[in-house]
Amino acid sequence: MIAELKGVGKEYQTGDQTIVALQPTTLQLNEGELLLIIGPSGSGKTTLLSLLGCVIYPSYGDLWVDGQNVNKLNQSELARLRLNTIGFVFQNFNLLAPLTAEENVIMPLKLQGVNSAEARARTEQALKTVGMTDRRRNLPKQLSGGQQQRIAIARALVTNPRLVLCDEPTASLDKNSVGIVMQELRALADEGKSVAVVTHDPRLKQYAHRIVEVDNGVVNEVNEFND
Ligand SMILES: Nc1ncnc2c1ncn2[C@@H]1O[C@H](COP(=O)(O)OP(=O)(O)OP(=O)(O)O)[C@@H](O)[C@H]1O
Repeated sequence: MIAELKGVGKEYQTGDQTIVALQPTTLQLNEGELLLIIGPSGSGKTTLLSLLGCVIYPSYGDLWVDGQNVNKLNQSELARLRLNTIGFVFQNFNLLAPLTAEENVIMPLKLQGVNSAEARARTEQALKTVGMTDRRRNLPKQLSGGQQQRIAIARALVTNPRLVLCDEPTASLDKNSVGIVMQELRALADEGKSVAVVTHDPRLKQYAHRIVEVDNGVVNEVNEFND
């Protein structure tokens, strides 16, 4: 198991209002599975993903990621946990525009202080995994949306994270690229990583090992894969 929520809830205070973003939730995320997180807008999907990503603290309950009790970590310990354990993939790729594809991919290894020969070898391998070796010297703007997302996946992978978290990774892609990107994410899960994907798109269900639906802050396992 890579992550576990035990009665975890999240509330936000805005002025005198309390917004319940996530009701008490108990959920496990295992190695070797792609978990799809679906549900309507504002239901709490991103909140759930942000908790798994150690980006926010639970309001209550216990959250464990990679064997560590997130509740007890301070901000810099959380940052280290994110850098070493988690890869993030976003809807808008979040690549750095002035850097080439390979410079974007190598960035997390530089942050980790990995020596440059090893960093170059691992970058090469990550680019190969996503089939983008031949475009390594291109700037993001010279790549299609699908290609940029594959570079973003390579960047998420290069640190060999146990957990890969994706927020609407296919939302700005055409149909063909959706398939390519999802097959890559599925392959990562099949190789033993945990992959969690937030989406509005019911077509992604075919790539999931497991699906949970978030509705009004309540998380439920979905056993029926068809609409
Ligand atoms: N920082 C915040 N401060 C106050 N309220 C917040 C904050 N972040 C999220 N919320 C509220 O928590 C609820 C859940 O939001 P969340 O972003 O998790 O939903 P979502 O399912 O990801 O939505 P979408 O699909 O539209 O991205 C919403 O009512 C939202 O307005």
